[in-house]
Amino acid sequence: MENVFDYEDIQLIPAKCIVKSRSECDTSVTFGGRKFKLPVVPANMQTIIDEKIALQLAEDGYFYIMHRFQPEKRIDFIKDMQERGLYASISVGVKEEEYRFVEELAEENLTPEYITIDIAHGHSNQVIEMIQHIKKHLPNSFVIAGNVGTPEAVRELENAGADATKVGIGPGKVCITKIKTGFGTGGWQLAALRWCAKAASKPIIADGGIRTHGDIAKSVRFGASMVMIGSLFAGHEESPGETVEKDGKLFKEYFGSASEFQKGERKNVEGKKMLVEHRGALKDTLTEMEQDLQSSISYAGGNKLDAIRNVDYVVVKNSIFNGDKVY
Ligand SMILES: NC(=O)C1=CN([C@@H]2O[C@H](COP(=O)(O)OP(=O)(O)OC[C@H]3O[C@@H](n4cnc5c(N)ncnc54)[C@H](OP(=O)(O)O)[C@@H]3O)[C@@H](O)[C@H]2O)C=CC1
Ligand SMILES: Nc1nc2c(ncn2[C@@H]2O[C@H](COP(=O)(O)O)[C@@H](O)[C@H]2O)c(=O)[nH]1
Repeated sequence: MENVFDYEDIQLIPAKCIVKSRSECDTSVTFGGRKFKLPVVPANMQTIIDEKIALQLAEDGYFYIMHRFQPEKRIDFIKDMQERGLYASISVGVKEEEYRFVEELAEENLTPEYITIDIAHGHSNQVIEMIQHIKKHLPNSFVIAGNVGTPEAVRELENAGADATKVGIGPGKVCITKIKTGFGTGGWQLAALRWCAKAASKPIIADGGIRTHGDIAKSVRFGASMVMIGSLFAGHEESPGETVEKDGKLFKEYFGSASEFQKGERKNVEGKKMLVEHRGALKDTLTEMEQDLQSSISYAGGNKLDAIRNVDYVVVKNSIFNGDKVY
């Protein structure tokens, strides 16, 4: 690896503006054959998304990925979304029962439009076998596989049949993988994204470490087709996390999918719980993200998202923790 940097170390360099108003800039992206308003997807975590938010996002033209932590609800969820004429986008793991679940979907003639294999260490035979199993039984589902942090992993999962890969091991706000194991892309997620994107022949989702709306544009610049975000989506009225009042201020709970709170036991814990400030309605954040990204596109000197992919940049400094604390 030559240059190592993270989001906070990069500034994109403006190019001559070609629009009269930022409202002329189009932030939409095509992913898995569908067009979405933003290259952004809320993280498939239990304190970030539930059935109600998934429905709202799909109806309003955004991409979503439902989490996999209430497995018994998935079949009804797929049916409900598809009966409403919407796409179904679910997550699976790699344990034995998940193989049976995929077969059950095929037997019931239920094809989710998107299936995400959601595993901490996605560069593994377990994930490769699950990709192949899904492709065998549900060949028309768009398969997103992850998470990974190297070009070798991206190529191997693509060769196994993945339609997109998800990049990010340990950069998340509630992640402690980088500290507990010493491994991951924490502190250099943006450089890892660039490294992986150069090897990829299919779309990449940048996952974790987004702290500001400008980080979305930086992810697109360094090769992401989609950007998965947890913490920035955790504090909304609709967010499934518990609302907590402290010193007269409202907060929302946000916990890691590998935290003790999610797992119900203290075993292989690689996530923590935190409180994030309450920040109003989800639709307002999505609107602000869209406006900020429209502005990014105008600074890139274009009127479409692709304009950002070619801009110049400078590295301004380096910091391994990306503003995070352990507890
Ligand atoms: N993006 C990230 O940086 C990270 C994300 N997470 C999130 O936490 C959730 C739980 O993830 P995960 O523990 O993978 O899911 P599971 O608990 O479903 O584990 C999946 C399987 O992979 C095995 N496994 C897990 N980690 C490793 C590893 N490092 N090496 C070898 N085998 C492993 C597990 O066995 P066993 O448990 O017995 O080892 C199990 O058989 C997911 O939602 C994931 O996205 C977790 C950590 C990092
Ligand atoms: N290492 C861990 N990573 C986790 C855990 N739960 C979720 N995640 C990852 O974080 C991102 C969200 O990151 P954010 O910076 O936007 O908040 C999420 O999509 C997962 O990939 C966990 O317990 N441990």
